[in-house]
Amino acid sequence: MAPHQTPPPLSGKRRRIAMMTSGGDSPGMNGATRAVIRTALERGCEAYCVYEGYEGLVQGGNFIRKMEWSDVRGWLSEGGTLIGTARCMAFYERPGRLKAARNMVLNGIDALVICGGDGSLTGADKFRSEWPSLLKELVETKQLTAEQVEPFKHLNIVGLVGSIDNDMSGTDATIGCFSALGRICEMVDYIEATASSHSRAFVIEVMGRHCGWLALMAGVATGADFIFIPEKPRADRWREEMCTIVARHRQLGKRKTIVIVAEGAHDQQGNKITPEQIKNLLADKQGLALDTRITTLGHVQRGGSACAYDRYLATLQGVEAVNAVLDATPTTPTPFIAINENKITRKPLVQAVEDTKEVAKAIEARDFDRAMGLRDTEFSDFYNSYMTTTTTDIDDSKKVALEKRMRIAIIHVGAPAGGVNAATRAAVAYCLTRGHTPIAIHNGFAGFARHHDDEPQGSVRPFDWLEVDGWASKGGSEIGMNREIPSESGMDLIADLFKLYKFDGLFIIGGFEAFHALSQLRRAREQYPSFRIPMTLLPATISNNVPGTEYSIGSDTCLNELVRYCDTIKQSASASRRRVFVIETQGGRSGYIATLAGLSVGAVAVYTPEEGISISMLAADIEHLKSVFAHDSGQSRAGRLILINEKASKVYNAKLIADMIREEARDRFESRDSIPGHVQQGGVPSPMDRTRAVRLAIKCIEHLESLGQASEEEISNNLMSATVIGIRGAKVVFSPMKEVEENETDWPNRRPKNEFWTPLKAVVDTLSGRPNVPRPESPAVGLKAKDQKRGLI
Ligand SMILES: Nc1ncnc2c1ncn2[C@@H]1O[C@H](COP(=O)(O)OP(=O)(O)OP(=O)(O)O)[C@@H](O)[C@H]1O
Ligand SMILES: O=P(O)(O)OC[C@H]1O[C@](O)(CO)[C@@H](O)[C@@H]1O
Ligand SMILES: [Mg+2]
Repeated sequence: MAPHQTPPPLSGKRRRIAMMTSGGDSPGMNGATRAVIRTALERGCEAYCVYEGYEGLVQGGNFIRKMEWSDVRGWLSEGGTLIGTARCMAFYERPGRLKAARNMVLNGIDALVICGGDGSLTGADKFRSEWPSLLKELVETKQLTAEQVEPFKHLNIVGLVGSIDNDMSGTDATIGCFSALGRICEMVDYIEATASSHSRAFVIEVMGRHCGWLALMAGVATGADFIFIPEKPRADRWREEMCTIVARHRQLGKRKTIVIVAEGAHDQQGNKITPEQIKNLLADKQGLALDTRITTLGHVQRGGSACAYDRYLATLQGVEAVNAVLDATPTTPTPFIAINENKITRKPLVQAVEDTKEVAKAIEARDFDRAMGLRDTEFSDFYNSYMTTTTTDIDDSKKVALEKRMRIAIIHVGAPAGGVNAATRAAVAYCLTRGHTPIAIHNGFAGFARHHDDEPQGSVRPFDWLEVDGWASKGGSEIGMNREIPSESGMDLIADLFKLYKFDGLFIIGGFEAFHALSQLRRAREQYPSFRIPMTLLPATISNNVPGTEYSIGSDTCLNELVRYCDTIKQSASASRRRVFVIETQGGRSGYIATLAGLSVGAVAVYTPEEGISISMLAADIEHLKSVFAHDSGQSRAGRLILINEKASKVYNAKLIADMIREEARDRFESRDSIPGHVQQGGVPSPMDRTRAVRLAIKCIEHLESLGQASEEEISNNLMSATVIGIRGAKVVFSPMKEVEENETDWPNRRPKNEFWTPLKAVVDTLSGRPNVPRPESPAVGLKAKDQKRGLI
């Protein structure tokens, strides 16, 4: 008999929420489980886990277990799913679902959060639609009584999309897909080195069943020569098409050829395209005659611990799933939790399941345009971005008329951030495809002002595509960047140089200084006609503090570096058992990376410049740590981390706080400080930064192009002629600099006035069990000298 055979009456009883993972495991599922369990407990519910997916639900008994707060400690950094998963044949059939329904009632589970892929959520939807009839049958067949089922009349299910495939309609990302993409890109980056050395071709097969997201995004992120995805099978002439593109790339001087093929790839007739076929074609002695190898990545793609994004996505969606359970009324449609761009939303599960099925049907019916259309807008955007960057210089029909061709200057301003080179590569590719001339300004405004006419090589020169083509995965800034802004270089000189080099458009990539630079150029238009050209900024900084966007490229790479660093430190803290680490993060006067890293590693507290630090806050946190260690006699392996942003306080820094903790701990536990420093700028950029860089950069150049024919006067009068591109909520938007500068910028603190992530701080606190500590009365404003010098305050 199962341990919880008597169903508790609902009235006056605590809600019982159960969490389950199903289908292929995916990195981040443990983060979702941790968030669901802890949020449920925090909201006064009882928390359960169903082990081994639907199999556990069908079998019941010990597969359904009560969970406590400490049961999920340390789970954020674990790969796979610790509560097990399965592909369950029984659940496909009604008798299996009948058993599952009986077990739910017998265990008193009144809400179920299911984390799985399209299959699992299709199963969940079926279960939901059958629920009344399942209960009826259980009563009719006397497996349960009418009284027993009465409190469970409304099945409360919430879906969380967890799968590496990213195969569910209605959400941009599934929990796990970016971790798997990270693994793929890492492997492709490795393969590229050996491919280049031997001048070989590699055909790399990636997972993704019926969905080409992984293959497409890997193509975008690595700059692969050719990809095959199920949603957009190549034309019948795919053999010729591939050979033309590969041959062209080889002619340009490329020493490596990378072809990425999704496991579900097929041609337009539905015939499977295999890695062997592709290899044979590339190796054909009568054709390209390339020395070719096949690499099938396999399950390495699903393994390992989750990337930062999957951890905080899983966490925030887990919290939202419990909120959705508790908000549900008998008439609420069964939801699943989605993310669109940067916004977490509840959406009807039925619709998403329908749309997902439609994609499969469209592919089967060979209606590929429809299949592409049914995937999210991001998907086709990425497909177009990919095509733009791989067919550069091949298709003359995409070029604009001669008189519309522009000289577009590209400059990097600020500190290095992951994705800056990928953005530049994409912008250059787009320019070349359209017949424009992309011009690099090396070493920012400093290089421009002082070295433009150096001999033998000045700082202003057209890009060389062969060189740029290799930048997709490169960290740092290949054209060089620094923090100098035009006023520091000399506005007259910069204006003269704009005229001298006849720029028709300016694309700036960088962080807050880049934002400041663009603001200065825009305001100087009145005085200098050469600035009356379209200009746009792609925010790129690890600090994610650029107004006009919720996401700057580079911030994801930084978070991944921080998460890796914290995991390593946490391991040390766990091994020594009773130790707290205080880790100082970068981020300028924005607590974004500290907070998001805190969310991703389960920090016990995060100190930010926005909130500041006070003595009473520290005292309360130290008291809390004392009580945690008093109740934990070494059996828990999880180390404790506190994250502090470098500018959270002028007085309390990581070392001082660690010393204070050590002093107060009176040898009952220890503490250390640790500063990752510039490691946070990242080595190899993350796939999210690389792919978003590509997509956003292309949009930026399209935007400049759309204003290419405008007169000086029109430019001066058009607010959209100086813009910042950004992700805001569920949308990618260009915002007029004038408005962002004037209304949305906290200039003295070099960050947006309203930071979208502010509420997430409370989630870090809740999930780590931090008590309600006293908050500082007003945050410190920080060092002002530099801003005063720059005339900001
Ligand atoms: N149409 C369905 N009806 C009932 N149950 C289903 C259905 N589809 C899937 N399931 C259940 O969900 C389980 C997982 O489904 P599936 O193997 O398709 O993986 P998934 O959830 O799509 O995850 P992934 O694709 O990431 O591996 C199945 O083994 C089955 O128990
Ligand atoms: O792990 P299994 O059961 O072999 O399944 C492999 C499949 O699972 C996934 O990893 C996730 O659905 C697919 O990409 C792949 O086709
Ligand atoms: Mg699936």
